[in-house]
Amino acid sequence: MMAEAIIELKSVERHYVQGPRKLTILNGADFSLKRGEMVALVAPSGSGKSTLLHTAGLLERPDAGDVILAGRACGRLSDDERTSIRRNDVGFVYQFHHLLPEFTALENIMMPQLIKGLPRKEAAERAAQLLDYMQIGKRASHRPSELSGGEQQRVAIARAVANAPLVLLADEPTGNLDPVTASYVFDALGALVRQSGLAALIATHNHELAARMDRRVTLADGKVVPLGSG
Ligand SMILES: Nc1ncnc2c1ncn2[C@@H]1O[C@H](COP(=O)(O)OP(=O)(O)OP(=O)(O)O)[C@@H](O)[C@H]1O
Repeated sequence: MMAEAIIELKSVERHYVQGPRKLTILNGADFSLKRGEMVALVAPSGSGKSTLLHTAGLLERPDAGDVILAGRACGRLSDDERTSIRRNDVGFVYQFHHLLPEFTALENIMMPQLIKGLPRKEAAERAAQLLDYMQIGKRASHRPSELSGGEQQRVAIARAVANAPLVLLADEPTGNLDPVTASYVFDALGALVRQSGLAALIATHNHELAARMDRRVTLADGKVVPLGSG
């Protein structure tokens, strides 16, 4: 049985206008992710990875085509509607953690839930659970500056999934870590994706990590195409 796509990009176009020039970054990009699927996006710098992730995550609007999230066409929704869908259904992880420095690990993970309006107690319980799941339960009361790079990224990942999104989009989530730490953080991320039935698109330059995902894609002439096989 074919699993249903959680997110679909259909003939997506993205252009930037720079003075007299029009740069075409995505040019009829088609792509979809199923529940529980982890896909690596491996493409050279400047090829449009961030543009693809931001468009898929409803941070940027496609100039043509559409982004379908859980069956809902989102490309032409208002900014407010897209913000609301993004808050509930999309999690982002970046190369640098962007954790709030004055808050503890636990509080950082609680934040998106509090913004969504969940009661403090519930948010704290979920945050503690996620910290345990990421195997850093003992670091709950540490501030970001009191955590290692790998621990900071684990907190950032936990924060990204705190509101149980449908899709996780990650831009070089282990790019700032040494290879051994990167591998451990990736293991934790993978376990979380499989356990929660999320769908994840992970941009990475790390071929070893890419090889451990379900599929690998790249960008060529503004389209998403499979990268090798196996
Ligand atoms: N707001 C913008 N205005 C004009 N050009 C832009 C804008 N944003 C991105 N670009 C250009 O679009 C191209 C793709 O950018 P993007 O950030 O998506 O690439 P990337 O593959 O993520 O690169 P990297 O791996 O270096 O982050 C680049 O050539 C970039 O210069």
